[in-house]
Amino acid sequence: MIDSEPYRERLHLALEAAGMDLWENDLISGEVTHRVSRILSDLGYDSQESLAYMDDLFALVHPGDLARVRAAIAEHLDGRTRQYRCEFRRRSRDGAWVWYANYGKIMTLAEPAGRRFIGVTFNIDDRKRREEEISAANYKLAEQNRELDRMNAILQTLATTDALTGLANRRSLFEMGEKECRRAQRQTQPLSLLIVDIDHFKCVNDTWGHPAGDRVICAVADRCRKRFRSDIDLVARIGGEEFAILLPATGYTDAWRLAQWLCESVAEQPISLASDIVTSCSVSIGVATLAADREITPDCAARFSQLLAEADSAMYRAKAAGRNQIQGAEGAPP
Ligand SMILES: Nc1nc2c(ncn2[C@@H]2O[C@H](COP(=O)(O)OP(=O)(O)OP(=O)(O)O)[C@@H](O)[C@H]2O)c(=O)[nH]1
Repeated sequence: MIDSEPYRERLHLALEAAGMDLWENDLISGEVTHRVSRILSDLGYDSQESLAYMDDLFALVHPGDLARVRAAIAEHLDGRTRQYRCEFRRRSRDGAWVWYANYGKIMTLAEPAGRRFIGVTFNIDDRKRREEEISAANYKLAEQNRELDRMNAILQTLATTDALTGLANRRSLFEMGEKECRRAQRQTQPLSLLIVDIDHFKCVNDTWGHPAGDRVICAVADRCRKRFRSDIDLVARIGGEEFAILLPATGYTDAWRLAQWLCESVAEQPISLASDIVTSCSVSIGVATLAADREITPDCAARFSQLLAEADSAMYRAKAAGRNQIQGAEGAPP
């Protein structure tokens, strides 16, 4: 007869060194045939505790983990997993939840399977707590990144938008202008620019006050927005009462017609400053165009600045010629 005592001793030592406890259950009768001792005492239960059935052990499992434990056993019993593995929380006598891992195997595969279900269990609470801390830290980090993205989007809007009118600002105009210049060159298309300045605007401020002046600026901004293609053209406020409208793929004659519409539309628009005060204003507009067949230049920023200067000086000619009118770098089209 073989003496099994040395083997038992070695197994006992190995399990103890690994911090593991051995268990054995009968899945058919539901009985616990070898119950864990160390872990139960770690959790504060004494050896008198009635834990004779698996259901008694399940009663100690966290309600949120129980379905997972049962499913892992069922999968192994069905032969879908080679080993039963599960991580779950057990309740200690004082009510705290402690994480454990269970590894096991059904040793009797002959029908009815599950008579001997043997495994080990060991404490993984420290690891789980660290994982929870890391996942909480990652969640916080992701949240902070989302907030950072939101703030960056706000900053980007502030950096590129005029606060009073919500139109693009001067900086956006230069960025877009250079980009559109490059694109116009690449696609051999014209690019036009209108500079729009409110006439005698100082009088509005002097007569009705600064807030009324702001209202007039906003009314002209609305007119500028109205007719222009929101996803193609760029309408910007580039000075106190000065606007620029960038018109990609638009030749000189079409740009002039749009300027004409804008000039008439602003002059016809009544602007309400108070319940009993309605006023109106006019604008002077300068038009300039980069022709589709012009000479190619690598410095698109400089080329756009030149276009802006041409449109600006045309606008000043419109002022000098009496205001409420259009002047262009190439004169009035036929
Ligand atoms: N209400 C208001 N006024 C502004 C703003 N920015 C600039 N201004 C005023 O706009 C006026 C511009 O006046 P001017 O440059 O002399 O031109 P103007 O009176 O429009 O005359 P012309 O351009 O020659 O027709 C100045 O009085 C500025 O103080 C603003 O954001 N709001």
